[in-house]
Amino acid sequence: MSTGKIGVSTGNLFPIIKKFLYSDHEIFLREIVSNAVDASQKMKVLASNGEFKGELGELKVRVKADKAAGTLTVSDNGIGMTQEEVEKYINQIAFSGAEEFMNKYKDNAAAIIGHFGLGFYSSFMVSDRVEIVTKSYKEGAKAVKWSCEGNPEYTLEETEKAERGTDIIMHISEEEKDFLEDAKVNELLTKYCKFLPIEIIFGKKKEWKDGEYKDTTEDNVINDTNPAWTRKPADLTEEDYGKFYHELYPMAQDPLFHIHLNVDYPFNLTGILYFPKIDNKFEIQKNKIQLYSNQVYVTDSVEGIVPEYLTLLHGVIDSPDIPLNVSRSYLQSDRNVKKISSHITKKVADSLSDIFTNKREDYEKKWDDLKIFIQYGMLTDEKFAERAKTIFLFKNTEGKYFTYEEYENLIKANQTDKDNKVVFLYATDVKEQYTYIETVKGKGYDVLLMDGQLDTHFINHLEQKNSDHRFVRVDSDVIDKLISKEETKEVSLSHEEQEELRAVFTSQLPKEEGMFMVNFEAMGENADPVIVTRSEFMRRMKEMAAMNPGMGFYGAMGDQYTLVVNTDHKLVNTILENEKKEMSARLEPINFEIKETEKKEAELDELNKGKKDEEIPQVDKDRKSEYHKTIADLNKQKNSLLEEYGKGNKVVGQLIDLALLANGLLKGEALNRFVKRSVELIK
Ligand SMILES: Nc1ncnc2c1ncn2[C@@H]1O[C@H](COP(=O)(O)OP(=O)(O)OP(=O)(O)O)[C@@H](O)[C@H]1O
Repeated sequence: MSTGKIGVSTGNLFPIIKKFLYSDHEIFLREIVSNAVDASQKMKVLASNGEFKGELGELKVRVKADKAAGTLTVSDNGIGMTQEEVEKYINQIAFSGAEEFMNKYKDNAAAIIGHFGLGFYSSFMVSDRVEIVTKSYKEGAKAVKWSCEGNPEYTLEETEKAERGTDIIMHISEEEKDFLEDAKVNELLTKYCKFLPIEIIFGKKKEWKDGEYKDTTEDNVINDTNPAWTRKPADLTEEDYGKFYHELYPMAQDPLFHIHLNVDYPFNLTGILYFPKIDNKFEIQKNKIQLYSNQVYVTDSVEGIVPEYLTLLHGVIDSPDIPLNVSRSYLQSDRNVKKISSHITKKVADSLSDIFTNKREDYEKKWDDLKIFIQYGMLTDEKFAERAKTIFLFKNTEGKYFTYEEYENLIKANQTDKDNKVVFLYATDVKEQYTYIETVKGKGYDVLLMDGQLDTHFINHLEQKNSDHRFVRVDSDVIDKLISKEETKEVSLSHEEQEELRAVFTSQLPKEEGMFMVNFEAMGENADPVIVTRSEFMRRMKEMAAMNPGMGFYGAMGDQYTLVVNTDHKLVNTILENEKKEMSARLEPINFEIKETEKKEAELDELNKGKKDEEIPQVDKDRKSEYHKTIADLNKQKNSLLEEYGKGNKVVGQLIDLALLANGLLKGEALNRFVKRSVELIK
């Protein structure tokens, strides 16, 4: 037996390992198991190149938790180590100038451990003592046992071991006892070792028998040693891809598409990405892309490694160039990792183009689910936007799909306005905006359906890219102004008549549904008498504010609508005429008095024309403000007369409610009132 000191000034090493890796101490199991896998694979290589001629046996790694003994053991029948090798690889930690190095990097122990073969020593994060019992494959090699208690002293002695290979026996410390629980070990192995290339066995498969789970005689194999991404695409069927997806995410729905990544230059990268089917809203996914390094699980927080929009995808990326055991920020700044990211973007866009070109029908079928990913990508990644431009699809209210270019060609002739802008009309809800859609269709226009979560943003994005394109929702204006082609017809009502009608209509607007303005348009005899519109700009601002807390100002504003009265419509003219008949006797004296007062005010102004404020006599100033007050009072009187009249006017009420109904704004009490009044009118 020999005793000695470990060949780095490891007085520094153990505390660093314990302290800096503490938050991630569970990775020790990954390190120890991967070493066992490496040793097994080396054995395979030696056998295949003829350096080893003996019995290879079954190369498997076994993990055992012994609660009574307090040990967790990882055994392999890989190449094992001779005494010299233990001295060399375990005792003299595999780099020179270690002490200096450790001092320099002591704040980033995780990076050192990954890079300089300290993987084995991570077992000391959870153990009071670690033993290695190992026997080399080399002929005549004697088995040795190494033992160390997490300080620089160790013992090394000859021992008995029947089989070739290595046992790593970890005496788990009191505070880490959790790692002796079957469930815990199973969880960790499943997380880190699920796709290692050598079988990992943990206990026996269990079966339900006589009211409890009992061990069978069959080994419980943790991993799939030959996962789909390591195989050639040509050897895989659609079903294989589907099966693998569910291996990764047992609860998820079938994905839309997969993309098999396979790069060997300028870096090594394999993997399979899936476009998942997202059911309801734009929810944050709990299933994430998993990152592997040579089939060893590294992490599933891939932010900064793959472009942001791809973090919504599912699947696996495996690259030996992705360093194990390093911090997030280290990964993000790593040059290899950056190259990987831009390559993935290119590959994803190319694959989508392929599917689009070769299987357009299938692509269209899946488009509704795919759309949000493409939009998100285009909104957040310039390069992707450029590549995806030709595969983005618009869907119209009839359910037909078009590329941007196809759609522009379809509508250009008919939907270009007088400023030479192509106007893309859209609806966000076919049922709710039915009347508006029908109206514009009646004019031969086409309507897009933009009912996606990101559509408002996306429309802004498209308009910024292309200043000759304008997007307008069908209910945002009267039809002639949605796409204005020539100067619109002047309204024939006088200013006074407009004021009077406005008061009559205002009297019956529902205060609770937001702010309403009343406007007049000459829309033609056959258009509806009254419609409700909502400004494109204001609506978009509010929608954006809802998604972006920084725009709280718009979010806090009430909804604003315009009630547009069609002055060409017969009913509207009848209302005006009736109003004049019934009201003019009462309005006449008020109007007369307003005119008289205005006249007096004008005379007074004439008198003081050209004078500076201080030269105007105080009496005149007082008189002027008195006139103002009188006019305001008279107008008030007039309006309340009109409103009183308007409120009693069932036709006005009915017209307004019909317009609100067509816009989906008639609800609750207002709807009830509408129904009652309709019945009355029928009677
Ligand atoms: N189960 C094992 N069988 C044979 N040799 C082993 C075994 N475990 C460790 N070794 C030897 O000990 C060396 C040091 O192991 P350690 O885990 O510290 O570093 P590494 O495996 O070289 O690097 P890393 O684990 O960071 O990838 C290994 O390179 C290997 O030579």
